[in-house]
Amino acid sequence: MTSHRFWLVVPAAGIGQRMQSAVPKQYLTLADRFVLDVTLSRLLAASTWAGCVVPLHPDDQWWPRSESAADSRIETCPGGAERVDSVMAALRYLEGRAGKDDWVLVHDVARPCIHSDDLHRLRAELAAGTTGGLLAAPVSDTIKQVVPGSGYISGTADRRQLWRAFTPQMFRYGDLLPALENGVGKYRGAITDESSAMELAGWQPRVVPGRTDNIKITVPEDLALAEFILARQDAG
Ligand SMILES: Nc1ccn([C@@H]2O[C@H](COP(=O)(O)OP(=O)(O)OP(=O)(O)O)[C@@H](O)[C@H]2O)c(=O)n1
Ligand SMILES: C[C@](O)(CO)[C@H](O)COP(=O)(O)O
Repeated sequence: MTSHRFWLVVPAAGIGQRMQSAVPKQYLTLADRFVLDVTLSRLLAASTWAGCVVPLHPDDQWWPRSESAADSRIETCPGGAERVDSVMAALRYLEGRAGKDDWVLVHDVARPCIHSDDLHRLRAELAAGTTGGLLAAPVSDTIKQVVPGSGYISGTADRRQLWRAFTPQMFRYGDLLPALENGVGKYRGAITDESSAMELAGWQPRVVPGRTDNIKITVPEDLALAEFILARQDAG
């Protein structure tokens, strides 16, 4: 049986509005390195890849100053209006190169704390099957439903069935691109990750329990937290 290859897609075409920074968050720094360089270097060092595609914002002026721009293993393509568009652009960029049964791992560039152990476990557990899945962790807070715009609670979710979805999310190339294309055609707003498109297409992705420090840098306080997490991880 031929062993299928693993491709990496790292969406990096966002503008980081919630970060309230003039600089897109992937180009803020962690210990004097771009967030983008930390994420990409950790992913590429952790495992072997058939290729790595990074969708960038068309107006990205920082990429040429990154360490990653000099890394021949990394290719870029223009991203899209939303995360899902950027991921589809990267998958289309791989058309003719990625086989339909090759695995694609999609990882947010804004998640620099990805740990190699999690990556290895995700690849090992999911490559043994066909449905794919993602790193995730059970919700540990009580989750409230709130009436939009009111601040008043309308209910409490049963958190026993709730997990936080992280990235990488790992699916077969030939399954993922059509699921995303069909998903955005019918339910664009509901496609906030690759798994949601696969679920809408009738697949039943698996969660692979992962570290809760695989945070996504989203709001200003996340940057210092990411720096702390990385320092702790590097200290062993
Ligand atoms: N059009 C977009 C929007 C987002 N992303 C990427 O998708 C990941 C997760 O998105 P998010 O955290 O929402 O990033 P932003 O869209 O930049 O943040 P915001 O929503 O605050 O603007 C990020 O790595 C981001 O760069 C992308 O490639 N293309
Ligand atoms: C893909 C993701 O990181 C999984 O939790 C999340 O859906 C991205 O959401 P964002 O609003 O695009 O950051």
